[in-house]
Amino acid sequence: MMNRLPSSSSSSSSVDPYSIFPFASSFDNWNAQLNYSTHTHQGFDGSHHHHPHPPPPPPHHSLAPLPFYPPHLGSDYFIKREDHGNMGGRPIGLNLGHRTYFSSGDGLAIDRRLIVGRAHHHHHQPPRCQAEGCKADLSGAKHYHRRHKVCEFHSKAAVVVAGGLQQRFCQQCSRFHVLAEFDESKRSCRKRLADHNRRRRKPHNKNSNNPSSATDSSSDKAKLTSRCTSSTAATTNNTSGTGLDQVNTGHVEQNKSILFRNGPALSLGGVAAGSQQISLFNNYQHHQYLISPSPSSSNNNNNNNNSVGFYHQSFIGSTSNDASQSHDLHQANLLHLGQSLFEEKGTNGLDKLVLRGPLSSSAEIYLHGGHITSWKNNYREELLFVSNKAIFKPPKAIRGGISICFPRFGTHGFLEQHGFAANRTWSIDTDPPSLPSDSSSTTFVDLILKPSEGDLKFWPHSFELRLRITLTLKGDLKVISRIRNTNANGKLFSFTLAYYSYFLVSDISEVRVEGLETMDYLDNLKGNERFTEQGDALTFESEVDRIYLSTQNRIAIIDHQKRRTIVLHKEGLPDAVVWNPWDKKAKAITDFGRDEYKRMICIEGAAVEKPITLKPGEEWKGSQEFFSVRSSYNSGELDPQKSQICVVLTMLLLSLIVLHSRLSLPSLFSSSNLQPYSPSSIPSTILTTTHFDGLPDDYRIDVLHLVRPLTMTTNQIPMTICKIPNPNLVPMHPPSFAIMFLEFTIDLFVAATLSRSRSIDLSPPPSLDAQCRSQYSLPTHPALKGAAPPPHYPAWLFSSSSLLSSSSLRDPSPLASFFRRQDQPQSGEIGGGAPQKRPPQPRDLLDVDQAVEEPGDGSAREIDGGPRRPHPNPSPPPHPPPSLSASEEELPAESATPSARRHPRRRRRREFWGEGKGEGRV
Ligand SMILES: O=P(O)(O)OC[C@H]1O[C@@H](O)[C@H](O)[C@@H](O)[C@@H]1O
Repeated sequence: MMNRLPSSSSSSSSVDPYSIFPFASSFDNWNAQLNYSTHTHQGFDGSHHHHPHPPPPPPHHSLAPLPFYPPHLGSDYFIKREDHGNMGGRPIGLNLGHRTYFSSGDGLAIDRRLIVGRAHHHHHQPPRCQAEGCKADLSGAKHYHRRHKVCEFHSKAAVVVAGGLQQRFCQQCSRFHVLAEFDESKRSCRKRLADHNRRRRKPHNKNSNNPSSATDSSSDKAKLTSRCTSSTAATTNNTSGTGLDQVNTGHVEQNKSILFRNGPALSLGGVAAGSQQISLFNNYQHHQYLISPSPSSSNNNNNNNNSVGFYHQSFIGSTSNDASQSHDLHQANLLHLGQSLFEEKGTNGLDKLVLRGPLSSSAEIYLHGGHITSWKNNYREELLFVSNKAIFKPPKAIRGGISICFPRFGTHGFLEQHGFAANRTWSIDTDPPSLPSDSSSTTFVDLILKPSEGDLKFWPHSFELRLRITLTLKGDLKVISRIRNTNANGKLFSFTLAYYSYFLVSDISEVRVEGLETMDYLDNLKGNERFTEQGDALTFESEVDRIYLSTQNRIAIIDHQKRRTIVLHKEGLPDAVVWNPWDKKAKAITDFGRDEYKRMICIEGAAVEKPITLKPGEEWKGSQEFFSVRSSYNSGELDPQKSQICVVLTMLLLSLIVLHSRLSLPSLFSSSNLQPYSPSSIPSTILTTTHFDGLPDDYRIDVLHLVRPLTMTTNQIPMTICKIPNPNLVPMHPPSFAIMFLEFTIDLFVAATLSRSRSIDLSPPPSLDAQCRSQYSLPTHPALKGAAPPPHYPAWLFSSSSLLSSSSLRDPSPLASFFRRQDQPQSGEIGGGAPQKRPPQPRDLLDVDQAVEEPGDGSAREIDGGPRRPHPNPSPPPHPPPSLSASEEELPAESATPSARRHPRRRRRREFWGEGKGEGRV
């Protein structure tokens, strides 16, 4: 359902149906553009070949959005062979369809390389693409791709992880650069583009006698030659190495220095490319930083962060080599935008890694203990508790955050309490065994712990404990642990383990923990006696120290005061520990503040009751995912059965509302304190008209699920939208919910389609002030202009909390102002007069039944006091084909002002935010 595609006008079968623009067929022409300014070409025999100017570059396609090319891996990916492997002494050139061009670079160097390459032809592996995880065999590919070790797909991808860095293939330099070297979605690096533009600006007067111009031209040529030489030299160096690692070594060094300069910028701006989604993210992130410019997240602990530098390492990126996962890999590469990993010095100079997600999420990890001391979601809310008295001094474990209790949870023999994993210094795992790729995982780091000699004295087993810490697109935190028995003596070992996790809460007395009801537990405060949980949720009024046994996978910490729920999803960890020391125990813990027990709760996915046993060579894997859900997270939603009942009840309620009470959605909003899209306020179908400058556009919106699934935040409601071509509804007030509703949904649909993402959360955080929120807008995707989209738009709705600040939730009046009944009678005219003079029109959202029950006798009828225009034809046409973009393209001259025709979207935004009218602003 999610992947209904815009119908492409291209009939080329070679073009990916997901791509809006059929770039693939014109790839050669991209290369033509690449060499357009190169006049003199040097052959491999060292001679100079003078070519006439190549044909002019092809019509320039907009680079934004860059098409999403699914990988065509397999034997038929590159079927075009240029030389069938037989050079025959012929110089190798770049085949641009009708002619072949030769590099102006160091021909001899390349020649040498080729000779060496031929000599060792049978010993070398077939050339492969430099992109990490790309398995495309280039032996049958074009020379260009073989020479530069990049497959066609990755030569055009917006972002590629190569050498552990996010890079893009520069079509001018024919090599990868880090993203910071590109402007937005450009495919040529900034430097080369600047040169290119400067050359183009210069008047090309062949007969000019102006000596300075001749000098310029020759110096340009010299520059060009030197650039080409250095580029080729780099290629030569790279390819003469032993492997791809070496290929990128130079780049890594180069990139390090770039990142030193541009570190924060890389993280801040990311790159607007790949899909609209990406640029949306960047907008989002940018605003985030406008509000909170501090790049480093200061935790609730007393860290003294001394940033020492920023760099990307080869340990970041996907590790999967499985061809079957290549699709996800490409996807992941696309979504790697904006991610970054920084190394900093944390408290007491300890090494700390800062992981940044593509939006605003972040995590901080100390190598000491492999300890996650901070996790911020996309709203930049800190979710982990770290004690103000935490001691950052090895081997003492840090009090708070998330660490791993291994090889024992609790006390055991000579081992330290909770094992030693949190007391040791971990390393970055630069070569972790692959994990199935996860397209929603965007940023991760791999850590590893192996036992020291000293550890073996207490626990005589060799092991590898790996952690992959991931920040997903949605800002969720995922921690995957893998433990391998590496005993060389053939001995198996057993261990218990817990994800020792401290969560930040507003007030422990106000917190409920759900997901543990009816479970058996061992009560550590009562000699580990076994009990059964009786309550329908866990609440706290004294010390708690329990191990719940064989629990369900999901546990929720519901914090009413913070209006958020933290959900834990554990895999491979049957048990769950719940701990709060309360006041007395808190005083006894030296690295814990007296009152800090009020602000924390430990919920730990664990394997305690039944220790896990591993034979030598065996590996165990477990994981815990943490995500936060904002606001009105109904506790019943945790239970799928309750959730279904809730759906049924909500449907019934809505049917009653829609069919019998004749209450409109707006009046529902204005008369209650409901969130607009909370389950009980959504009708299954909404007809809505957006009306700009007298031009009504009607849409039908089908809400697919009335109760938000657990994985969705309150403001994500799946729905379909279709445009109704022949409007039968009354024109409505422009500053409407519906406008944003539609704009967001349509844009997000496009973004989601292009990126094949299933859910994107782009709702601006409530902390944004009104002005910033008004800036927060999702631009219309250019694809909408040309393409004819399908009649239905599966998408996500982002609404309620984007518009409603917490204060407006308490006071419904700002929301009600969106739907306020207008006192003035409606003119009944469509598009009459200047926009500001047009009488305000009532309401934006209607339910279906109201719409079809409008009297058809031409008389206006009032519902909730709002005047309405009569319906000539009460039933809307079932399926609406025209493009949604039509709302902008079709403005009739007589009904729109010139400025509105020029800037319809700007105008809509102004109207939506009530600028100049003093209304509609939340
Ligand atoms: O002080 P430590 O070693 O961090 O342990 C604190 C608590 O950690 C919890 O996980 C245990 O359930 C408690 O029994 C223990 O007291």
